[in-house]
Amino acid sequence: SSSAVRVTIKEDCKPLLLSNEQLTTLMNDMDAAIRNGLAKDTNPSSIVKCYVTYVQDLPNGTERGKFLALDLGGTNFRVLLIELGENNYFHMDSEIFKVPAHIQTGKGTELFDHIAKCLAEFVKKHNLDNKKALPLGFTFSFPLRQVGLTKGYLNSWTKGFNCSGVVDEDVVRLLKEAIKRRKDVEIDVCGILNDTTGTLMSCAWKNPNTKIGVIVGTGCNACYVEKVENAELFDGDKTKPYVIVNTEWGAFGDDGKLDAVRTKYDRQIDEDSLNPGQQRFEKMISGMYMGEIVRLAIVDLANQNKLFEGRLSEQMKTKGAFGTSYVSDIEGDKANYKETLKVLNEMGINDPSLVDCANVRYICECVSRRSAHLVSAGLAVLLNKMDEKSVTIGVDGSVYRFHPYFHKLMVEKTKQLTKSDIKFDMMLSEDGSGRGAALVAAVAVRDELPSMTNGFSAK
Ligand SMILES: Nc1ncnc2c1ncn2[C@@H]1O[C@H](COP(=O)(O)OP(=O)(O)O)[C@@H](O)[C@H]1O
Repeated sequence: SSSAVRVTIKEDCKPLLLSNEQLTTLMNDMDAAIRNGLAKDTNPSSIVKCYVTYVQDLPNGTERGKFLALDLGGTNFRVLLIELGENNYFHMDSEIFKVPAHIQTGKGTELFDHIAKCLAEFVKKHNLDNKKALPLGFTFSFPLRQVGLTKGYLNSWTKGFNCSGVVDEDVVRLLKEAIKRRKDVEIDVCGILNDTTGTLMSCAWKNPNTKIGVIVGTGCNACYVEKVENAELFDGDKTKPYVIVNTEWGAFGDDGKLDAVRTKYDRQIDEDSLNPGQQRFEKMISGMYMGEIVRLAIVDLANQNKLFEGRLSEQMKTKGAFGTSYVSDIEGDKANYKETLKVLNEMGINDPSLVDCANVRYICECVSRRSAHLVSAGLAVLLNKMDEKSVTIGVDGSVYRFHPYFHKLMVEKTKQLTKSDIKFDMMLSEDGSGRGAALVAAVAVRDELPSMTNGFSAK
């Protein structure tokens, strides 16, 4: 029980606890940053970019047919075939392809040739009738400046990718050209989107009330349904009332707005990262960093003789060695610290005391609770700004999915921070990046060709 946690550890962890007052201050700043991102004059200097997606129509359940999807920018590169039918019928075949390291950091044309090759292999293997062009949705989870549903310029590479000749280029054009070079498949690229939009779309297909999509996985980001009149940079169909805005809120705080709540561990994480000074909100939240924050706290406290009688292992001193899944394991312990002992043993800490276990668990709780509360603050900003009386929030990502209390923590805190007349619920969006891409393609086909809503058929 938490009574076993040493008083001094509680004292040391205090900077990790955020009061509602602190969260409210943060919300005001986030709200201002989002408004800056939306407005034409302030967008260029805004930290939160609020990219307009050009996705204006949510699925309405009448989408039918088979659609291809590409998913690049998560943990894996995947090609998918998705079939939508009557009564929420959904079927998906997918294949994971490797993107070798030399391609991840090589020439852009080689990356897109590789993607087109995987696509062609997949189409052949699945015997798809390719007499008419196959509709495809492309989930491309990197910051993208879109000027249309099928036109978007890469702002910068992230997550280990760095191919030449792609930044500031239209990614859809690069994909189409690579497909053309092969001459063996006919593909109609119907839309490009990121994983948050995919998450929103895939939830909306089941639940039309979905108006926010959020990811807590390797990174953290959110998108929401905004009024067209508020998205000043939107240059599409202004007769339609709404458009999805991809906030890219992970960059919140890069101008110093989070400095009051960042701890010494957060500063160290940032300094030691591949992108110092960037994505500071994300670095306090997502799976790529949460375990490392816990590890830094453990090392710091052990060095002060407050844990393990001051003894540390090489493993525990190794950057990145404490994965975020350990946080879930430790907090999922039912009794007797069985999982905690297992994790600590795997980390090379032998014979920790039960007080050590209680303390390590307490550190994990502080870090994961803070993460959930920061996401909640962001969601409350969006809910209050939209001011819709009832909203479903689609959530994806391994942190939300596997952490034992993340959902509960998020619901609780979001409720406290949201106007009292707004009702919301949160649901897991399974495989938003795959399904969502197909749904964007399906909706585009549905709207453009009302007489031909069937996509294409398999032999
Ligand atoms: N059981 C778990 N509990 C919490 N976080 C996890 C767990 N398993 C994996 N993660 C974290 O989730 C991140 C991967 O997120 P995921 O949603 O699977 O993929 P991506 O965001 O790349 O599409 C990694 O940073 C990993 O540390």
